[in-house]
Amino acid sequence: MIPPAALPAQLLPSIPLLPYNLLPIVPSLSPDKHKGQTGGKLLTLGSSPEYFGAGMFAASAMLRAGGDMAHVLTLTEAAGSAIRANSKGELMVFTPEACGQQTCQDLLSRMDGVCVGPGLSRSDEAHDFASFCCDVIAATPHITSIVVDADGLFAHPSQPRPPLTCFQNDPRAILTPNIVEFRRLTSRYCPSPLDSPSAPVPAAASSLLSELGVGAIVVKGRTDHIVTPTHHVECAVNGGLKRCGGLGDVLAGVTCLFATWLRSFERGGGEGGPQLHEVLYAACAVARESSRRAFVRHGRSTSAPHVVGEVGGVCEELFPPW
Ligand SMILES: NC(=O)C1=CN([C@@H]2O[C@H](COP(=O)(O)OP(=O)(O)OC[C@H]3O[C@@H](n4cnc5c(N)ncnc54)[C@H](OP(=O)(O)O)[C@@H]3O)[C@@H](O)[C@H]2O)[C@@H](O)CC1
Ligand SMILES: Nc1ncnc2c1ncn2[C@@H]1O[C@H](COP(=O)(O)OP(=O)(O)OP(=O)(O)O)[C@@H](O)[C@H]1O
Repeated sequence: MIPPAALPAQLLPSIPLLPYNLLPIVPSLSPDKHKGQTGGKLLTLGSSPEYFGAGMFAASAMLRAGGDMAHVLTLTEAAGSAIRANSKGELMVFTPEACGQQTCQDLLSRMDGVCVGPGLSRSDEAHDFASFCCDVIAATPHITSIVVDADGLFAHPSQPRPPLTCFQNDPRAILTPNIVEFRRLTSRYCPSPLDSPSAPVPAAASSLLSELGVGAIVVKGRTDHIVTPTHHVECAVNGGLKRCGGLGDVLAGVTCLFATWLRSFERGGGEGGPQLHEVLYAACAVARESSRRAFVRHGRSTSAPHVVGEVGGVCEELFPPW
């Protein structure tokens, strides 16, 4: 643990962490509600034997930030078994191998929010399965938010129908690319000169947003750029100094949860709540503050599970449980 007095400015907590009021959309906790009714039913579609951790981190982050039920849907039993063995039973894990395609389809149609892509891999088999699931997701109005991240964003010209195309012109979709994924997407979908690697991120992200017709794009990096059809905001809250793998998965999970809360509030007729860009800013701020706290505690040994472990404490301070 780095003693507080020794922290350099770039590791101090950002105060306030949130310039926006998220409380109107945070579900109230009550003994009258049953499971799924407070934090929501969430699912991550992804993970593969090589990258099983990614889907697990996203799903765990959903749960730690306040979700009620977090599922992982993954193609192979090899990945599913690895997640079951490593998640202390807090995640519900489904695979078509173990439970059949129909059960997977039924499961998807009961979700409130889904995150597509962490650890999915780019194999043809994984993408075929993801495309089948994304068709179900796209056709299920009950699902209010769809985060597309990592390999869910991969759209090679040789692929006839990458998963992302299921969500074109779907305002529920929120893309969370890292800078490499973002440049790949702009070079495929944006008109030049915005497809150039040196094009400014906000302008290129706005162009990508309208080309794809999605609800928002969050471009991650030293500064996160959040772009919706009406707003562009930047989140530069201090994070940790170690860029271990899995931090983007944490952000994807928290983003999916907060966007689901916003949509549930709006569908319930709520008024005076935050706007989408403010909710996405909150997700970035929570992910970055969690990585800062993990780094202050663990320094160079910080890894993604440490960051997941901080998410609950950060959210508890922002949204007290009563
Ligand atoms: N524990 C797990 O299971 C985890 C699994 N994960 C899963 O791994 C899968 C592949 O993801 P990926 O990002 O490594 O692959 P891809 O986009 O091909 O990158 C290729 C090359 O681009 C660069 N590069 C990458 N990111 C960059 C950045 N932010 N800023 C700058 N450069 C960057 C870098 O190039 P290099 O530095 O090596 O030259 C990299 O080698 C995906 O499913 C993901 O979810 C992760 O979630 C982590 C935890
Ligand atoms: N220089 C930085 N300073 C602070 N936070 C950062 C920095 N770069 C990235 N982040 C944060 O780290 C998280 C992951 O961003 P990154 O660009 O590494 O995504 P990723 O490559 O998709 O991650 P993953 O390893 O999960 O695949 C985001 O929350 C982002 O805000």
